[in-house]
Amino acid sequence: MSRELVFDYSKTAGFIREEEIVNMKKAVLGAKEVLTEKTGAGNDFLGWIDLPVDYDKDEFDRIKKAAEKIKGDSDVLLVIGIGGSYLGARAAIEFLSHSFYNVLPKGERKTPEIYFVGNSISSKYIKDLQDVLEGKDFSINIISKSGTTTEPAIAFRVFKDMLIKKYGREEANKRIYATTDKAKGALKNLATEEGYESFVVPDDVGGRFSVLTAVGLLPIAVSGADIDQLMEGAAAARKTALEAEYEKNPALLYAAVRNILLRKGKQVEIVANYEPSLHYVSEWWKQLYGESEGKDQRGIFPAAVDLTTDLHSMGQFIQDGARIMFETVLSVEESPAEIVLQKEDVDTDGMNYLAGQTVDFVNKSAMNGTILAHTDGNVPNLMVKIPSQDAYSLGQLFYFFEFACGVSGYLLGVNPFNQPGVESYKKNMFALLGKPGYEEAREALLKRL
Ligand SMILES: O=P(O)(O)OC[C@H]1O[C@](O)(CO)[C@@H](O)[C@@H]1O
Repeated sequence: MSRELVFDYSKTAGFIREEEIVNMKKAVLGAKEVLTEKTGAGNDFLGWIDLPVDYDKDEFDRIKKAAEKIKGDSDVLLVIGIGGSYLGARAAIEFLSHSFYNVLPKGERKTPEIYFVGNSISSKYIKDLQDVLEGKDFSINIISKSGTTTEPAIAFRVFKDMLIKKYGREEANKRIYATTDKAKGALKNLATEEGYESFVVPDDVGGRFSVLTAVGLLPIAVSGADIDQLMEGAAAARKTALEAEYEKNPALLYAAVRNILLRKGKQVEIVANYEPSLHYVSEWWKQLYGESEGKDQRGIFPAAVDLTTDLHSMGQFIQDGARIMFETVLSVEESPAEIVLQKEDVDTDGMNYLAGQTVDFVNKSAMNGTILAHTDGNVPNLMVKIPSQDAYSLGQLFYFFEFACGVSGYLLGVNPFNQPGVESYKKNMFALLGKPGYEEAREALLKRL
């Protein structure tokens, strides 16, 4: 079986004519050139393009060593970050690891449980996590490119305090790993003062494009996943994205098709997975496309569903509601597990007709049936075929989506690499929290509340 990721848009027939794909070629190749020649808006944030082949090998080795230390001295790793500072790692870990922490698959070495915090400001969540840590050895990976984001900073205060109380300052500092800017910012300063082991978020890589830097790689390595394979998969996808001709280039075709559909009024893209372990891949994708394209009153709204679960909740809308969406299915071609259904003596539930079939056969039949139902319901369907649930395939998937996102953003006419809209809520929050310098804004806001 081929190890290459496949993009299949054959189920858009009836919505898009092949001629329209051909007509987009010039614009797509133009957008690709703007991206790769670094001549467009946001061109100081394109370090991710060459990351899979041009990364800091010394730091890569340090990441592996730090991961081994954490595996050796910690039952739990807390990963503190928000947005691009946690979604990639969480997507990878859920995609690649066992679904549950309380079992150890045969022959596998126990790796630390990994919990994400700092991605909300929930007292209950923090308290519950403190309960989980009771009596356990733990380490912290605090990840913030800016070093000033409120949510992770709050969580870091709480859990750093817990770490210091448990181990004393000196040992606690050896259990804190800071992933941040190489030279500036509050977190970098603290790391230098306290002597935390530090890893770098490169200046030219924005948060949502940072999964293949230390941001993603350290937690992923701690989970036991193979980060060499991840990088190799990404390097393969990079080669295809840069070198394959338009007609055979998954990233370019995906960028073309979604922009054609947008111009036909399809303003929502729903990414659909059929594996619970892909839930956070969809979340990562949502940030990538939402922050990159949703600006200047433009963009495709990125949504996601977990199927078949959500067919029993959102299925009605997708099939029959306002015709504003297209669907992009993430399909894992080869399931890593095989469960065969058994025949029962008394066929009370009427399921004996499936005896001898695998659960994956049922899943794939549901997927194929749903795709046809949705296309019958005027929802164009795109498919990203992921060869298998391993690090190599995931590396390809990450890079494919990142490259397509850059091209798609330029096709749309926006700067795909900034996120000015995110600042608005921060300003209001700072004002309401009473942060110095925000007094005037605070007065104005209080009147409106
Ligand atoms: O790594 P940082 O600087 O804490 O930022 C985290 C996230 O917050 C954002 O800047 C939005 O506020 C995202 O773009 C980013 O991924």
